[in-house]
Amino acid sequence: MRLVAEGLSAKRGEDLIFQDISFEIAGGEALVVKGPNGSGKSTLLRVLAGLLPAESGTAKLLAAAHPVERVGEGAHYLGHRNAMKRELTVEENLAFWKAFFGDFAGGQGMAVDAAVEAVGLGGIAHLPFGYLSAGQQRRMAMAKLLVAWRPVWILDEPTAALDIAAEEMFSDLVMAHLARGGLAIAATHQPLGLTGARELRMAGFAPVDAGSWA
Ligand SMILES: Nc1ncnc2c1ncn2[C@@H]1O[C@H](COP(=O)(O)OP(=O)(O)OP(=O)(O)O)[C@@H](O)[C@H]1O
Repeated sequence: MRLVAEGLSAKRGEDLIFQDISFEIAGGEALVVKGPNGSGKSTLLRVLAGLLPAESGTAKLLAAAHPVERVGEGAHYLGHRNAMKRELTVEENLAFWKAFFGDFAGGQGMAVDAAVEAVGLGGIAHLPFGYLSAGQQRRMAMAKLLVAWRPVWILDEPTAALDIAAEEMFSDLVMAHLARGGLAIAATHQPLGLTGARELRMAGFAPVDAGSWA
């Protein structure tokens, strides 16, 4: 499986935020998107996830087993917000997402209780999501990635509000995802501990070509 982005440009409002971004990553690989505040990292991730239209260019998911897909079809997007209902329990939230997403071809999501254990929060899944601390809420949002299989994980500042143990836990989860043949694209200011990850450096309004990512 490969994710191929070619000549991506995007606007916010009337402003062109970036142009000519091209990259390619394969199953088992991670791409870390770096750059100063406002350089367009979140915008790029939202374009890849299909949440914002690209001004030009394409991003495709190519797999031998099935036809070309829009990246968003095969992706989980973890944004700045956790996308959980505060009044529902953790279990109810995760069960909703599991049923809503279903599994993408080629994999199977974890059971809700296994996902809760995997993020180290067994024992509090009966609580309303709104009762959890900020870091616990973020961990639960990560469990959302586990309950339904998506080959691509698109992660925007995934470790904000996490303690060091949770950062390590998350890096292990991403590495396990890559080991299953998944792909990950993460925008972050913090080191994520993703051994061997490639880097895309956003410079604000400037073309980014193959020479700028490694
Ligand atoms: N809805 C919008 N309308 C107009 N401009 C916007 C909108 N949303 C974001 N922008 C602008 O787009 C630019 C890129 O924002 P973006 O959130 O992608 O940056 P970022 O690199 O993720 O920043 P940070 O590191 O602070 O999270 C910024 O200059 C921002 O002000």
